Amino acid sequence: MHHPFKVGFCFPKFLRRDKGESGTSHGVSVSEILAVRELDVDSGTKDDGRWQKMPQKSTEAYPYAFTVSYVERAWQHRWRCSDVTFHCLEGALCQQWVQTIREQLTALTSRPKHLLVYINPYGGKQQGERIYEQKVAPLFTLASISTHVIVTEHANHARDHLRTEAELKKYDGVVCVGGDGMFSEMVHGLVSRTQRDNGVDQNSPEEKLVPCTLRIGIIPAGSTDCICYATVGINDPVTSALHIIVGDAQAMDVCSVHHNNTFLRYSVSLLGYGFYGDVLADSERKRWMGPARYDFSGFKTFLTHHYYEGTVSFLPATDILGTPRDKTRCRAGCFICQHNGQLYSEDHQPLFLLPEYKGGWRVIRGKFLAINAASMSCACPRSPKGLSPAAHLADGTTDLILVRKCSRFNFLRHLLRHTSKYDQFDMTFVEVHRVRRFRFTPRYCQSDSELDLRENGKKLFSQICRDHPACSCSPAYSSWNCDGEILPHAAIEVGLVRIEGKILDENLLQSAQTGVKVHLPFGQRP
Ligand SMILES: CCCCCCCCCCCCC/C=C/[C@@H](O)[C@H](COP(=O)(O)O)NC(=O)CCCCC
Ligand SMILES: Nc1ncnc2c1ncn2[C@@H]1O[C@H](COP(=O)(O)OP(=O)(O)O)[C@@H](O)[C@H]1O
Ligand SMILES: [Ca+2]
Repeated sequence: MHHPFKVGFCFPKFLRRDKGESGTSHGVSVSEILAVRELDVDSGTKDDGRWQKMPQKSTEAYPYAFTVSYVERAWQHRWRCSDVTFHCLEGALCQQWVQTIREQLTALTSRPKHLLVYINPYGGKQQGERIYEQKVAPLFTLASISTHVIVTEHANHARDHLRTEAELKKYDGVVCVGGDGMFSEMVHGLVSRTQRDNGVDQNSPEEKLVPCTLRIGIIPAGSTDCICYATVGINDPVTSALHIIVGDAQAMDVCSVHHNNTFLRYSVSLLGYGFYGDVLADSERKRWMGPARYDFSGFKTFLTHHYYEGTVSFLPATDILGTPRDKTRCRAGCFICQHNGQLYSEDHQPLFLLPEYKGGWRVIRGKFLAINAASMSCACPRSPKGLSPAAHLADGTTDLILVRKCSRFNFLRHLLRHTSKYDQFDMTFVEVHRVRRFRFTPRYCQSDSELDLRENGKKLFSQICRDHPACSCSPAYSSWNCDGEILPHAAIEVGLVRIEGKILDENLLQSAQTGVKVHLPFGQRP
């Protein structure tokens, strides 16, 4: 269908022959054209060498032709590259069309021309290189995008290369082929580089960061692929490559995680203590199992049924549009994200400036099976609606989900609801808050020696139940699962990253997107 609001081409004077139709018109929006090339009808080849068999009669009648490759929307958010070939009588007219389309494509400034690509060969089912070579590289070539490809040799290779060596000026964007861990490496590399270049200290939780100018594209080749799935709606390498080519972009919230005023990490999807921390810690030792390690460790962790004691303090986001219990979902062109989550008064003042909206910190003590902060829905193939289905990609908040100690049966009901239409928050032992900041303090302080042991990945004997050292009840600490990376510190402070130029009031925490942009918005583009 031709979209009424988009500049597009209709080809009524041409004879379309690719599907045996004659005299039909075909509308393609310029923003969704990937490439155009002239067809050498006489020799039966296109200029990229691919064959197209033409009936003799039509080549005589219509000796000139060109082919347009464009985005075709398939099922369930999937995009495909389709070709349509147009034939006509006059060579000059044909060339005019090709030239005009090329000019229109060149004028699309949001499209990348040069990309830096990092492939994690060990992510997911270890298919990253094959996926890139077979499914993605041909599309980038078709769209005349030049690439510099680096296959990583060790963990943090991409992060360190981005932080110190990469000549970022040469590129319009960086692309990672891998899972959430690889995306996290991109974010850390780019954000750190930008702050270092601008003299900003990441260790201060209150420091305003300078936004990154480069976008990050994700080609899913990991185990959970939650960041890709939650932004695009599917974890499909071809769909992601096409979104990158057409220059789609989506801003994302980024949380910074600190411990004692020391910066630990950024998080864009899940920060999970208890269940998801324990699943990750156990699954890291079973990487050889591939993505199935999460099912194995998930089941094992469910059976152990450990709970953790501590205090959660949080600053509710009282001045925003939307709640975690909304039935609406964050999609491309989301109204809430366009306004950075901000609610305005009738005279267009941001509500958080009004006294009645100045919320205070809340404190909850207890025994928790899980403490999760979802800065986006965290939808993934295991849970298509995600940990917090109504969370927004770029509203400056994170959804804090507290699952208190309950029976195994009830916890299983809660987990299973992530995979069905039922509300996982509608349970007496679960609460969810949309927050700007939060802190967690475990009931027992972690000693430095315990932290050292955890950081070095050694098994901890001291973490077994402090009250009853001889029993097998819950350990004193879990770890944090930070976008799939383990954080050994139990006590953390988390806040939405603040971006220079987006702060509305110096004295109040008004969070904003980091300026980290991923390609690929979810659903139909506006
Ligand atoms: C008994 C039925 C249990 C069903 C539970 C379903 C709930 C699944 C929610 C999953 C949320 C995932 C949030 C994303 C986390 C990723 O960042 C992280 C790393 O991903 P990757 O780098 O691609 O490997 N993945 C995980 O922590 C896996 C969690 C799986 C839990 C079963
Ligand atoms: N060449 C490499 N060898 C080993 N580990 C790597 C390599 N490149 C990246 N990594 C690390 O692999 C981890 C998992 O990567 P990811 O792409 O998220 O896959 P998965 O989704 O399977 O966890 C990340 O922590 C990343 O830092
Ligand atoms: Ca958010």
